[in-house]
Amino acid sequence: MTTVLKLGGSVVTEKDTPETVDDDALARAASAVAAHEGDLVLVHGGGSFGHHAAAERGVSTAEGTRSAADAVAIHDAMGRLNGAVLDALHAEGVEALPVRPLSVASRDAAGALSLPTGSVATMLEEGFTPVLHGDGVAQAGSGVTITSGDDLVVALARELAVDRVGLCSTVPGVLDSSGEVIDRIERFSDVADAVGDSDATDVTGGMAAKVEKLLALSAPAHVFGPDGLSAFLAGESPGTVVAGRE
Ligand SMILES: Nc1ncnc2c1ncn2[C@@H]1O[C@H](COP(=O)(O)OP(=O)(O)OP(=O)(O)O)[C@@H](O)[C@H]1O
Ligand SMILES: C=C(C)CCOP(=O)(O)O
Repeated sequence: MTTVLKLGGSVVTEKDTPETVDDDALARAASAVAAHEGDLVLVHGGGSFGHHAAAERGVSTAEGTRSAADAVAIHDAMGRLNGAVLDALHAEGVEALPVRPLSVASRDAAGALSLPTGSVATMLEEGFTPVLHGDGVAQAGSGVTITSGDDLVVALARELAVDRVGLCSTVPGVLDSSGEVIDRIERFSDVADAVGDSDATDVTGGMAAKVEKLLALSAPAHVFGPDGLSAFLAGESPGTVVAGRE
């Protein structure tokens, strides 16, 4: 049983204060991950590390940079957060290893992501927990643009034999226009009026972009908050199920 789990940057950082880890939230998430049995691929988002670094330099999913210094600055900010995530996982006894997209992933001119997954698959076979993160990635015709952790989740779910997909964000699920958690989403048009961008600095699009990407997956995906993380890892369905295409 292989699970792909994204820990939202909004969960593991203080998203409004540049380069600030939410140590307590990260430690709780690491402890929930440590209790999981089965193969797990982790992805984390940018939170107050990647999004601030990218926004300061005018780089987003649509606007690239041709400055190596800018791309490396964004990548380094994500490296600092990745280091904090790995430290928290190691403290809980999780044998976590970094997999850093800038060096291996690419996008074509239309934005389609290629992510070689040989290292991830072999790490899993050898008993490690790979930890990827949203990053700057070279894109044909645009220099380096931002690839969200959400896109990495989708690529991993397509390339590996993944049974479960989870996105842990700060919200308890996808909320309807009255603020209630929606149980199940089958079509984007069902929620188009309710979902929007992130409240915080975010160059990759918030909840609307997440729902659109997850609907394209063949497997169902779960969107939940930190209180739902242990339940998700135990095989339950907290928050919102975004139905796959089958
Ligand atoms: N209908 C909705 N339901 C839930 N959240 C919504 C909705 N519309 C907009 N949002 C926003 O989307 C945010 C979640 O997206 P965001 O990209 O910030 O999360 P994340 O993946 O946890 O963080 P990061 O992008 O840093 O990894 C919520 O915090 C909220 O501000
Ligand atoms: C901003 C950067 C570098 C990564 C964004 O990843 P996300 O938070 O998963 O959307």
